[in-house]
Amino acid sequence: MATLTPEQVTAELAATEGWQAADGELTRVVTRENFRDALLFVNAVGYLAERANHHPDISIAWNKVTLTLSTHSEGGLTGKDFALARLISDLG
Ligand SMILES: C[C@H](O)[C@H](O)[C@H]1CNC2=NC(N)=NC(=O)C2=N1
Repeated sequence: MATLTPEQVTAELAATEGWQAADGELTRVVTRENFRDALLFVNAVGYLAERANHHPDISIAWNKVTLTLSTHSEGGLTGKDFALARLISDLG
């Protein structure tokens, strides 16, 4: 899957709530009540990632989860990143 053009990235972003694009990556920071809820959220993300065979970089800082999506094999953003981002956004 080829990387998206800047115009395609802009169009996809408009349909992908809560994510920011920069330097070939999509990023979203999610804040939960506490570490436990952050961990439960990350497990749901992990399920979606495994199902899609596409995996975000994930960091947890107590109740703050930072997700970064990029298609490593292509060296940038593809439709796979936006598709997974939207599934993650649907988790709420
Ligand atoms: C073999 C396997 O399909 C690949 O390694 C997948 C797995 N998950 C992946 N995740 C992401 N974000 N980028 C990839 O290029 C990628 N490649």
